[in-house]
Amino acid sequence: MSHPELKDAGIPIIDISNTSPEVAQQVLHAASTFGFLFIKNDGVTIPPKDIEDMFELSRQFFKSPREVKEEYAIHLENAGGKNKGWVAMQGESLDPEGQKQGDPKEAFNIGEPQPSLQPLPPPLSTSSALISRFQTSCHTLCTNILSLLDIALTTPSWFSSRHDQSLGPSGTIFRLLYYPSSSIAVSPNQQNIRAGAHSDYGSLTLLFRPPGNAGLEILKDPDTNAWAPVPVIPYPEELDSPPILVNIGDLLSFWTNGMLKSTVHRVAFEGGEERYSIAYFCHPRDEVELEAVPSAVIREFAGNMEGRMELERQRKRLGLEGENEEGVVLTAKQHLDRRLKVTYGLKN
Ligand SMILES: O=C(O)CCC(=O)C(=O)O
Ligand SMILES: [Fe+2]
Repeated sequence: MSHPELKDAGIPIIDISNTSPEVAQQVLHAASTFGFLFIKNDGVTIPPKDIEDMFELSRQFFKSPREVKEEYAIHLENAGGKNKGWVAMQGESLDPEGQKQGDPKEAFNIGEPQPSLQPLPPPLSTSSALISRFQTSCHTLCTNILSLLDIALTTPSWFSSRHDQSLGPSGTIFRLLYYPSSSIAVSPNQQNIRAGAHSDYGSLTLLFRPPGNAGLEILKDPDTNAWAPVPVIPYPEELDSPPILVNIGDLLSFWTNGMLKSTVHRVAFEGGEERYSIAYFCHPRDEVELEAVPSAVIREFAGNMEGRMELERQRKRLGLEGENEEGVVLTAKQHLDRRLKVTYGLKN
């Protein structure tokens, strides 16, 4: 089978500073065509200086001694409990069926800052103000995007209210990622992959990568296995600062009967230098039910063949393909727990 490499994923940059119906349609179009979109950084919602400072903090943290990181290992009570804390090299598999070993990367997961930020190791602990400010900024941007989707899908406040963190806890995770240089990470039986092929579990993901930091690829065509790179700065001459990459996750795809695409992506080696990225995985509140969305736009889409096939794929990803699961409505928390079990090989 051939594995064509496309030059560029062709993901559009959208300026959402004006929340008109036209802009909402642009967001819906990109989300349902690519499953990814770039948002022009307005310089205010997520200040570029905070992005730079977060990367500097992340570099310092991952350089700290292993013993310091181990005390805050993922899922430990000391690190804030399930899905919070430090993930060691090869500590998780994003593509458990396609990979023999875990991903050659480290990560640190931070839950939402309310009612209070989880316990953090140094140097993260001395920058808690920057971290919580960054989380809040990311959440504001996610809410703005969800509100635009509400406009385009004629579902006033439906998506945005389900992500209102003032109403209860959610599985939202702010994650620092570090991929060591490939001379350390590559082993002979490992494919040149830094993060295995996967789709994101939540509603929306915001992705930050420093300029020049290549490696992210999206699956353009599952039939031919064609991957396309996602540039960090698509049209450099037109922008003051890199745009923010947004990835539609499995829940938005499920909720919209597959109209919004939760596109499979991976991180490939690309030169092999060390690599840092930061992700904000936005999830709905824990008790939100994954039920049908009252939208005529979605109902119309669900009737066509493409919609039915996409929904089938989504049910499979959510582990709902079994006969006993027909008609079962999961809560966001139940769904996330199922996905984490597979990623980390947890027993319960
Ligand atoms: O590091 C990246 O650029 C992407 C990572 C990713 O897709 C993820 O952690 O879900
Ligand atoms: Fe991802």
